[in-house]
Amino acid sequence: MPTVLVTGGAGFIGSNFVRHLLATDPTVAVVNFDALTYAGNLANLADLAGHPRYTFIKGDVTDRDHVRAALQRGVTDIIHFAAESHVDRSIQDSGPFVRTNVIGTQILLDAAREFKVNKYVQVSTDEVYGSLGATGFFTEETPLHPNSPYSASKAGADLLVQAYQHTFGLPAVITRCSNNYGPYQFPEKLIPLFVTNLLNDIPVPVYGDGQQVRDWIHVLDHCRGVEAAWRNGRPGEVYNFGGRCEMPNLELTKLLIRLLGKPESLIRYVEDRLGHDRRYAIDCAKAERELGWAPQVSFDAGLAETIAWYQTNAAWVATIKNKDYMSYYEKQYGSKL
Ligand SMILES: Cc1cn([C@H]2C[C@H](O)[C@@H](COP(=O)(O)OP(=O)(O)O[C@H]3O[C@H](C)C(=O)[C@H](O)[C@H]3O)O2)c(=O)[nH]c1=O
Repeated sequence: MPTVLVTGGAGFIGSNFVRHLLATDPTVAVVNFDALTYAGNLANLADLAGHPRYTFIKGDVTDRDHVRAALQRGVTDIIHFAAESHVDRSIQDSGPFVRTNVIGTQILLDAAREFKVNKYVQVSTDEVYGSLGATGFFTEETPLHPNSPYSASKAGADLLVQAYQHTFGLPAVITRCSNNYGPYQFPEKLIPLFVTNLLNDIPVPVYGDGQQVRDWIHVLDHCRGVEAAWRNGRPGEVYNFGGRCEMPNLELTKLLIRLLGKPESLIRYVEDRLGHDRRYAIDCAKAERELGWAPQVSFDAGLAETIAWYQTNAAWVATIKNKDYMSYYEKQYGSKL
């Protein structure tokens, strides 16, 4: 039985991936290795408690001995989601990003070599390519030009993966995806933050002029892409994934306000993010051609379902938007809201 070590499986994308894989493939076992940092949450996988093919280990990818012990459980493959992921936090303090994203990846790569895994998948981001002007798309050939401490740490990790593949023949692939949305996303990211604020008539902070463009993809389309890259991706290759749904932040904000029946007076224009990337847009032709992958969830349907999920799961939100969270939030936005 393939036994996949999924790192970061208690986070947003990781937990959606674990659930997806176990539900769609009865021949696979999952070992979820997650440090349960502020963004990791076992409640995201409460429905898997007692699942016969699922094991959880609380562990940090920067802990070499613990990683090695986890691999000794018959792990055949590694899919590496665990990362510090929030750009604003990386601007406040880049240390955890370098530790987890760069050093954690190096430790995992060493373990992948030692235990001779069949496939290693590095889950990365389109932010490693930097920022686009009004036209053009990132392809897998676009040179890396990370602009934030977060994206620099992810680019560093990607380069290590490529070096291990080239030097040691590690069977590794890299996936790079655009902005995800969907259930279980930590409410510091734009969509869950704005939805959960608006539901409670709390203002929403739009950075700068709000004309920055992001390409939105439903998390399950991303999960299907990572799975396809794991099964059929060629070692040494990079695969881009995106939702073919570019939208300026302000337009998205107004759409959320409309869908929730709230007034636009809840918009607050706040100071721009330092070094804010203007536009991400991603070309996924290679994944479509080589992996037979294509996004399946329309933005309209995905967003409606996502909003409904946050409405239904108010208790999940309330345990996160607690005192600790609010002190981060106030530090971030101060009296601007
Ligand atoms: C939280 C927040 C964000 N924004 C703006 C900043 C961005 O232009 C856009 C989305 O921001 P968010 O922080 O949700 O996501 P990105 O900075 O684009 O990065 C995200 O998508 C990539 C692919 C990853 O790899 C990151 O891990 C992931 O966090 O909305 C605001 O205007 N106000 C806010 O309060």
